[in-house]
Order: sequence, then C-alpha cells, then structure tokens
Amino acid sequence: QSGCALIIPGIGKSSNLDRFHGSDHLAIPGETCVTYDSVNAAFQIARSKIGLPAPKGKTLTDQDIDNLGNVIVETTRIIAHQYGLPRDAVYNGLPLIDTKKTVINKFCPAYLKNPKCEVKRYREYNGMCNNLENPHWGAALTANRRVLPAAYADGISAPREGVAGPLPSPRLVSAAVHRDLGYHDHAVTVFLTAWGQAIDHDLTLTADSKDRATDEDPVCCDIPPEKSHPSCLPIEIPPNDKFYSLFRKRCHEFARSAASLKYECKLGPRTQLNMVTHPLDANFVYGSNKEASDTLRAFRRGMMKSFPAFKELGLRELLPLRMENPDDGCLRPSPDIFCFSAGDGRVNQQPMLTTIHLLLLREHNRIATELGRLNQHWDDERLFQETRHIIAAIVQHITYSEFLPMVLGREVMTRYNLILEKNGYTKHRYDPSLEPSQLDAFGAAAFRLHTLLPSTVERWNKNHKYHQSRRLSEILRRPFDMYKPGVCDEYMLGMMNQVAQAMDESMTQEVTNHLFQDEDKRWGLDLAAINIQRGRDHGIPSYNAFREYCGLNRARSWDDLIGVFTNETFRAYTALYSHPDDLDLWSAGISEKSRPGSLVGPVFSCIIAKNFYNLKFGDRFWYENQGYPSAFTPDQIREIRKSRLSTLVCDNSDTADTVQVYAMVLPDHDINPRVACKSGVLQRMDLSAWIENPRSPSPSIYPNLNALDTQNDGLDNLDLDLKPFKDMGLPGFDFPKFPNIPITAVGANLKPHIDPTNAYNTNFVPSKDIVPLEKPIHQERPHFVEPPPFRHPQKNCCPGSFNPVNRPLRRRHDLKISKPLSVENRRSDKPLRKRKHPSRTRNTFRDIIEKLEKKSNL
Ligand code: HEM
Repeated sequence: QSGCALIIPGIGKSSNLDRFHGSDHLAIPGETCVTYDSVNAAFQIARSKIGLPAPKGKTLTDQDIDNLGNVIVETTRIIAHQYGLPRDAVYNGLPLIDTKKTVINKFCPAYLKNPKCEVKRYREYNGMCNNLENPHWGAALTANRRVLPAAYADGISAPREGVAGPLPSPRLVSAAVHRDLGYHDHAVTVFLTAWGQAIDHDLTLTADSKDRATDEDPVCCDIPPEKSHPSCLPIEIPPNDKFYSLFRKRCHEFARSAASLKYECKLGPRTQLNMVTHPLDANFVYGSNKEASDTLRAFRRGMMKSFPAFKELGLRELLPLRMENPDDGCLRPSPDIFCFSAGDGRVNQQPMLTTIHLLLLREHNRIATELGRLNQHWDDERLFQETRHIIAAIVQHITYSEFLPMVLGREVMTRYNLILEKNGYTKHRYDPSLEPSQLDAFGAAAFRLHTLLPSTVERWNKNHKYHQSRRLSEILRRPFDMYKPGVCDEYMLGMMNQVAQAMDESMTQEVTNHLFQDEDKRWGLDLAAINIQRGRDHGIPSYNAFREYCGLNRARSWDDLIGVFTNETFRAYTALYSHPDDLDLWSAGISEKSRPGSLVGPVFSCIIAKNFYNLKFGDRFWYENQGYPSAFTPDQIREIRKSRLSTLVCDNSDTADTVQVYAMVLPDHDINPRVACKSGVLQRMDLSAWIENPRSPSPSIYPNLNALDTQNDGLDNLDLDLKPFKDMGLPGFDFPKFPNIPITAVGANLKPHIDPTNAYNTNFVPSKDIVPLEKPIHQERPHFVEPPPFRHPQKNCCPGSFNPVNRPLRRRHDLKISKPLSVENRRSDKPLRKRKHPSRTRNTFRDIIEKLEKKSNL
C-alpha cells in the first residue's frame, strides 16, 4: 500500500522510511503525510528489534498480547521519531490510522476485529458483545481506558517523570507518608474492605510482564543493567530507610505491566491489559473465559464444583482445590497441601477474600438447587446460566446498595445517579454510547483502597465473641486455616465484627514492609511503593491533573493545597516533590481528607464514581435494565432487591444465626441492630418468580424464610420496610429527607484531623420509632485470648492491631486505638512468632483427606 495513512497539518515532514520505499513524492508542503509504507516498514523494524514469537497455544495469552503490544508501541515510537511528531499527534493522531490496511492486520487477533454478535439472555464469558455496536467494549483481554492523555515521559511508553526534577523514590514516599499509625474507622467493618477487594477482582486484573525464557516474573534487583529485562523498573530503597536498611536492602523488585492492544491493534502510546471482563458481572466467581468456567462446573444440575472436606461432620463444602499450577498465588508449606480454585486466581490472597468466594459459590449451588426444584425441565446448562445471571445481579445489587454508599456518600451517589431504583426497571436507561471499561486511573490508583487493610484478621464465633486473630502478613497466600472445621464461619463472623482501618494515608506495615514475606525472611514487599510505581509505569497523570479533571482548582503552588491533607502529610509532600504537578495520584488521592459522609476524598470519589457510573449505565446486562432478552421480569428484580450481604452469611454459613442488618457496618442497637437470620426482618429472594411452568415445582429442601416467624426477634413491630433505618439514611433505603444527616453517619471515617465544621459533627438524633431488641447488642470488646500478635519488648501493647478495649466505638476520642510499631521496636522484636500452623494444618488436612478417601473414594 502506498498513500497517506494520516495527514497532520503543520510543518511538512517526511520519513526516511518513505524514501526507502520510493514514496518521497507524498511529502506535501505544510502537511505531514504519514504513509502506509512507513507504517509497514516501522512495524517490520520493530518486530525484528523486539522479536515476535508465534503464540504457543490455540488461545491467545496475555504474554502473546504483550509481545505484539510491545512491537506496536515500538512501531509508534519509530514513526513518531521519523516524522518528528508532537505528543498530541502521537496520542490523538496515530490511533486514527487504519491498521487494517497495514501488515499489522495479519498479526492482530480476531477478537479485536469486530466480531459478530448474537443477542442472547446470558453474558458471554469473555464479556464480548455487551455493546452490540462495539462488541469488544468491556471484554476480557482488552485495554483499560484513559480519561486523560497518558503522562509518559517520552509521550509513548517511558514511565512518568517529574516536571521540575526527578520524582522521589516510591519507597521514600511510602515511608514518609504511608506510615503505620493504626487508626481505625468509626463504624465500618472489614467486610467492606473484603468486599471491596472481591469486586476489584471482578473489575481489574492487570497483566504482568513475564520473562520469555522462564515464563516467570522478571528478576530486576541485583542484575547488571545490560542483562536486565526490558520491563524491569525496580524501586530504589534509600540507604537510610529505617526498615530495609536493617537487611541491607537497596532495591525493591518491580516489573512493568504488560503492554495491551487497542481495538484493531491501532498505533499510539502504551496501554495496559485487563485480563478479566470489565463490567461488574461476577467473573471472579465464574472466570473470564469458557475454558476457565468449565473447569469450575460440576456439569450436574447447574452446580459448581466444591470440596466436601467436612461432609462427615455435616458441615458445608469448601471451594474446590487448586490442583493445576498449585503454586500460582499460593505459598504451600508442603506438596500435599493445596490452595483453592475459583473464577479469579487471586482467591487465595487472603482468607477474608477466600471466604467471600466461598459465600458466592455456596449461594450459587443453593440457588441452582432451588431453581432445579422449581423448574424440573431445565437442563444443567440452563440452571447454571440462569444462576450465574442471578449471582451477577446480586453482586451488583450489594455493591451499589451497601458498599458504594459507604465509600462515596449520599451526595456523590446522587450526583452520579448511582442510587438504585426501589421498584421496577431503571428510569435512567442503558446508554450504548458509554463504554463499560475500567479507567486506568481507577485500577492503578483510585480503587486501591489499601489503607483500609487491617494488621490482623480476626475470627469471631457465632455468639459474636472474639476468638482469635492472625497477622495479615502470615496468612497472605496461605488460606490453610480453612481446613479446620468451622473456621470459615469464624472468618465470616469476624468480618462483620472487626472494625476496619481508617481510610487515610496510613497503611499497615503488614503490607508496607511484609507483603508476601517468605517463610525464612523478615522482610517482604511494600504495597504502597508498588502502587506509586505502578502509577508511573502506567503513565497515570499526576494528582494535580486529576484535580482539574474533577473540577477542582489545579494547584499552581503548594499553598493551593493547604488544608487538602493533614499538615504532616502536606509538609512531607513539599519536602519530597519539587512541584504539585509531580504528586503521584495514588499517594495524594488516598491521603486527601475525606469528603463529609464518605470514606474517600474529592478526587478519588470522582474517579470511583465515574467508573461505577460507566459500569451501571454502559452495561447492557445491568440487572435493572429492560428491553433485552437478558432483562429480568419486574417480579424477579423485586426479589433480587432483597439480597443483602448479611443474608448471604445467614444462608451460607454453618452456624451463624444472628447478623446485623448491614454487614459492612458495625452492629448498633439503634441503627444497625443484630437480628435473627430466621426473623422476617431479613427478607429472602423468593425464587418462585423464576417458575416457568407452575406445575413443575417439587418440594423445597430449604425452609421458606420469608414465611418464618417474626415473633421472637423483638422486631415484630417493625414493618418490613425497616422504617427506622430509612430515617437514619442507611444505604439500600431511601436517603434521609433532612439534609443535615450524612448517609454515613454510621460509617464516618474518623480521624484526628477531621475538620470540626464538617457534617460528622451534626447532632445525631436517633429515630423515636426504634423498637428495642430483647437483648442489647452492644458487646464488650473482647480481650485477646491468645497473646497479641506483635509483642512490644517493653510493654504489652499490641501495635498495629486492634486493641480490644471495652468500648462501644462511638466517640471521637476512641479513635486512636493502637500505637504504631516503630521500626526500632520491630528491630528488637524477636523473629516473629514461630509458626505452628502449617504442620497443624497439614495434619488436619491429611486426616480429612484420608478419612474422605476411605469413605467415599474421593
Ligand atoms: C489483604 C488484602 C490485599 C492485598 C494483600 C492486596 C494486594 C495487592 C497487590 C499485590 C496488588 C498488585 C499491585 C501491583 O503489582 O500493581 C494489588 C492490586 C490491586 N488492589 Fe489490592 N490488595 C488487598 C486488598 C485490596 C482492597 C481492599 C482493594 C480495594 C478495595 C484493593 C484494590 C486493588 C486494585 C484495584 C488493584 C489493581 C488490580 C489490577 O489491576 O491488577 N486491594 N493488590
């Protein structure tokens, strides 16, 4: 092909590549003509420079995409260099070139070249055809989207650099700003944290670069530069780092994310690859492609596979075991112990997350069984797909009715139309012009709510009494506690009773010094530093650029940011960064003072809300939508609206028989009472709304909980609308009429630096309609029954962990519950507690396996 692929007004430039092809005559005075010949030539040069191995298997992997993505980025660089293109032309112009007319087309995978769509009831596993005009929108293995041009140092792919000097080392920022201060939230439970991570895994999984030779993460530290992998971007650890200097560590491993492909493999700056489907569709339960999903299915009555570890004890099943690639994301103490398998490979990252996966697996099997009873003519496929459809709707409903209102607050929820309908279909219809894809700034920064992570994970018993806790770093990638009978219930109850860390700049050392720490080491990785470096790797524009995007004033000088952060953090930033334009989005966004009534500050709430707006209105399968075969009937939607995180626990645990109405909020006598699972307060989905043929049902094996007595729970005077909660403005119900009570009056992120004039100070007037419970639900805070996880050498304080003091956690001065553990203390700390769990676990596990094998030939 010859001819202009793109004409750019301005000083006419031609390329050597054109001359090489004899098409110099295409140079037009006053205009730059980028020719097809030069694109082809640039691609061939890039290919031979970088190498483009043929895909190994039938299905395209992230590594195949990374390989081609890197060649296309290099092609872009060559063309930009040849024609001397400005950044704007690289960002906005080159992607306009029709790659179908170039050699790139031969290498571009079919799914990125306008596949055909059928309109069906169920989502495709890989998310294709959600948008019928643009079938790739929101599909797995596509790029994240940008709302602002990428801020690469070279305009194409080099990590972001400072405007007025070098950027500070991410570890330096982490150590100065994201220190472990140990504040906890006022009323949010760690269920919110765990649910946040679970839905993040539904939304984003950015592909890593791999070493082609080993197929492993590239090793980037202690390698001579000439031998270093091209994706290496290790983090420098300053020599005086208080923690890592103890181990003489000066380098922190980090490799860049894989390069992605744009639609039709267009040219342009580097993008990043999302391995999972972008919309909120429960892919973390089912996987993002058919092959993965098939491995999880039992292919019997719509059920999913599970592991009946405790069948003989009459306890419910666990997740199926991870037998393929058993060490992927799992630190196994011995080869005969296995982690779990689920739709998302990160299921074993920490046990609270594993427990959420388990809850949804059990809920799937519960619903599939019930649907099978109601519709005996449905085959396995229909039962499986309809249940999958319902589970996706439940995940959407819980996220928008329980999680987001706490994170964003009423005002932002209202502004972005994120509040769910009470009845019928959504009034704000599906918008086919909206792309339901993840914003890069969301996955690489705004939704990394890692400061919510607790230092220890607590387990509580069915009487809501504290039982045990373990250091977070000890249980990362080690879900083996689950092999002890009853422990997954204790995690469920722990999640609804343990108070979350505050959403502020402070982050637990469990993940800033000890992330994924090896058994034989005393140091691990730093998640805060990784988050900052990841933002630079992805070319995420600075915090200041996003202030402007979100309608706030762009800081011209440091003075413009006074009051945005705590004084201490503000001072740290001015010392670390040369200019406000350099501030990293993740660090500054997470450190912003929270908006009144929400957990996050203005910039993060804007990015998070925008992202969830696209996921609501750009998703054709959104559960409140009508007009497509995927639409639920109004009766079915009414039933889905009854779903609640607390009922998931009630229906899918072995022992829980009381729960607070909102599991992501601490129980409170007045506004979030604990009620019996079998009470009528917690409504259940009535699946008879799915009966196709009224004559088909067989008797249920489950009790009809909606019909159960409401007499013994002390709440029988409440109408099922829970009017008092409504007045309190809890999520899921109408928001309060009186504007001066913030929605998260119960979920306010209390920190010492809270502005005394903000809405938290509003006098909180409990409704007179509250009906007292029979028993008070305020408990004494438990005392640890085992020694606290970290022992201070001098005093018996329990830094970084929850201080089990007897107090109801309601007053401002209750905020600071634990002292930070200074590095010096940690240094003199003995090697962390000897670990006896793996062997214990192994015995338990072996016993169970042996018994099961004997009994059922497993
Ligand atoms: C113990 C709990 C958690 C651990 C150990 C953890 C750890 C990690 C790690 C290691 C990464 C990859 C970082 C990188 O290489 O760039 C990551 C990514 C991420 N995390 Fe977390 N995280 C946890 C909880 C959470 C929570 C509670 C949220 C949000 C509410 C969250 C949101 C994210 C997001 C959005 C990403 C980006 C994912 C991607 O695009 O691949 N994480 N986390």
